[in-house]
Amino acid sequence: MGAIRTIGVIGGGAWGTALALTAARSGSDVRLWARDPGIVSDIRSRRQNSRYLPGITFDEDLNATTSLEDVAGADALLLVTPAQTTRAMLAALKKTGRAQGPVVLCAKGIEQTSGKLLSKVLSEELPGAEAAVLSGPSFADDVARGLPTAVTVAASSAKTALSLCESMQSPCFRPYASIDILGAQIGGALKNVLAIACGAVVGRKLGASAQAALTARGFAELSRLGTAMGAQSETLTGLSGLGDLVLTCSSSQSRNFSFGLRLGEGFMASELISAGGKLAEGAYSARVAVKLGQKHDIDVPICETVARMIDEDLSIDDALNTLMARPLKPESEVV
Ligand SMILES: NC(=O)C1=CN([C@@H]2O[C@H](COP(=O)(O)OP(=O)(O)OC[C@H]3O[C@@H](n4cnc5c(N)ncnc54)[C@H](O)[C@@H]3O)[C@@H](O)[C@H]2O)C=CC1
Ligand SMILES: O=C(CO)COP(=O)(O)O
Repeated sequence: MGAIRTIGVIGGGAWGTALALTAARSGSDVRLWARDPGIVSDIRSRRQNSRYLPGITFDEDLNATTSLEDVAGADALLLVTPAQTTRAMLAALKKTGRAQGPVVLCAKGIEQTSGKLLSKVLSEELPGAEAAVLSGPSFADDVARGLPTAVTVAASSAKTALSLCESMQSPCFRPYASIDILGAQIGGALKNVLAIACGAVVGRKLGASAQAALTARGFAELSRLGTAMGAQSETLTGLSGLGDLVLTCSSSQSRNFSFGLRLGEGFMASELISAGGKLAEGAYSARVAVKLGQKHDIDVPICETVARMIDEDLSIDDALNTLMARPLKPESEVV
């Protein structure tokens, strides 16, 4: 893979727009595809995405379009629509004739219907493309404002990972290269589920000790399942694993944490989901995480509890009792 000069960003939401700004700040030639013509015209005429990044006016000019053909020929593509839309977006991309080149998966989720990681979905839909993943502790709002951020950029080859890092880096955005695309995806998907649990604990006012305990035991789940699925331990303790878990388990800026906060305040998941509202990817990944745990014979009690809160409207108090009443066990395998 040579130098990456042109970048196509697919997805005009908060994260797609923030990543397009990031690539533009790095000096790359960027085109942003959004489904909604209103977003495209907002970006073009007012240098804003007022729906998804309210209150932010960009310094950079962004080239936005509603035509997928306009972005499909770029050296690298960043796919930044919600995880459950990945397969359909890749199928649409295939129709443009795009068959090769790196596709950077930026959504943090697992395909609900199949339990497949997004890199697997990519290999099925665009077998000639090289899979890459961008993940780590990074709120779109912070990144769009140019606040300092560091992420993991993983690709199947180190050369591609490094080229992608170069095409995205700037004084406020520091990507670290990796070749562990599996680990980078697992951390990003599971931390969203665990952030819902932490938000619920805070919403129910159970205290900072409980929040810290849940974050640490959540990390134990993420590590166990990630390792069983083939992730490298350095990735799980790095930016895309522990780094992102700490961020989203502690901040109401996170939509997953905020979703959990409402559960903790007594709202039922079914009410929150039917009301629409902001994207909480963990609500779609919780049950899949449990199934992956079963498949790999790994205990994931926090993910299981979150899945029951979502699928069965289990209340926060019943959820807490379920977790606290589990039989005592060693903290790690070593005891
Ligand atoms: N917002 C953030 O801070 C970060 C988000 N992410 C991940 O990025 C992914 C996207 O998140 P956001 O941009 O924040 O979400 P968002 O809700 O701000 O935007 C989603 C975008 O996808 C579009 N979209 C929805 N369904 C679509 C479909 N079927 N076809 C085409 N476009 C469709 C929407 O129109 C919107 O432009 C998620 O997986 C999220 O976990 C990752 C890191 C940071
Ligand atoms: O992934 C994120 C930050 O790294 C964004 O988290 P939320 O989707 O919970 O807002």
